[in-house]
Amino acid sequence: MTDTCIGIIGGSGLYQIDGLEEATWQSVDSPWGDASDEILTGRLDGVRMAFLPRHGRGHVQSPSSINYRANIDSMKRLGVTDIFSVSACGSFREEMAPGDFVIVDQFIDRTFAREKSFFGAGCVGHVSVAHPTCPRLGDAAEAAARAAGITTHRGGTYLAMEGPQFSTLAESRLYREVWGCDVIGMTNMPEAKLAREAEICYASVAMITDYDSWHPDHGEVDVNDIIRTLFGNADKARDMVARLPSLLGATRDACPHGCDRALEYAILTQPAERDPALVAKLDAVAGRVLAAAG
Ligand SMILES: CSC[C@H]1O[C@H](OP(=O)(O)O)[C@H](O)[C@@H]1O
Ligand SMILES: Nc1ncnc2[nH]cnc12
Repeated sequence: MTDTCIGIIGGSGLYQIDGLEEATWQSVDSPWGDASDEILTGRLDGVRMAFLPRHGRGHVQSPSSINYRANIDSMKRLGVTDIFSVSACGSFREEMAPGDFVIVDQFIDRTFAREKSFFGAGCVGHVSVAHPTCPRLGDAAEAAARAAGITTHRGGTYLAMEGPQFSTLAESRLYREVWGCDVIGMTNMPEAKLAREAEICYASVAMITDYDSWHPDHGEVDVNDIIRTLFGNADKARDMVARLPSLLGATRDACPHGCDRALEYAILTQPAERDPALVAKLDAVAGRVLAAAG
């Protein structure tokens, strides 16, 4: 048994959460650079919580300028065991309507201008992301969202695009009709991959704000419409988040899906050949396995 620490990464429209006891904005020193903002830590129903606004307070980071490695590393340094990512998304499905939440379970990663791994030359590591989200956290997110009265869809494929421009009509149709994607956003990759490398369970909750540009009755996606939907969504998201601690509890067993042991056989570089500088930067993310190797 270890202590649970729930990390919330808040996307567009979700820049703070309410009701934390002992709430403090903490700055975390990370060897991977600056996180998007300080992290709000505290307790909710006796469970440790850590909230990070993905774009920073005041929405200063774009999807491509976010330092995803620093964000995940900082959460790991604070002891976060379970991350719920909450994101504004476009929908490719009529029935996944603006205002609904989708518990995402798969991704197609079309991003290309981001650092995507903690590993590299001098310490090569390969983790599986065949199942990039944790079903245990998916269960909690679904239960919390339904209890908050939110129309919730379980399961969906998230197309991660680079942005910042929205998709062309041809891209929107390709993702929907040919690739079978359900929602689209700009931030959950490489976030989900990095959480797996850091052995943190990860769930993604898509708050639907629009129908992207494919829907014949809705015209093209527009930030004004998105913002309007976002305000309602953010209140729902805060209600959902408030219900998570009592569902997960203050202590946890090992993840039944193995998310917290993802690095067990991942690192290929022989101990004698490892770059000491990179190994030092990996102290939080991979310290569990690197320290054991000596
Ligand atoms: C506000 S429209 C586009 C913007 O919203 C999403 O952000 P997040 O995933 O952090 O909620 C999308 O990915 C874009 O960054
Ligand atoms: N249609 C869309 N495409 C990409 N990111 C989004 N975030 C919210 N709506 C989006």
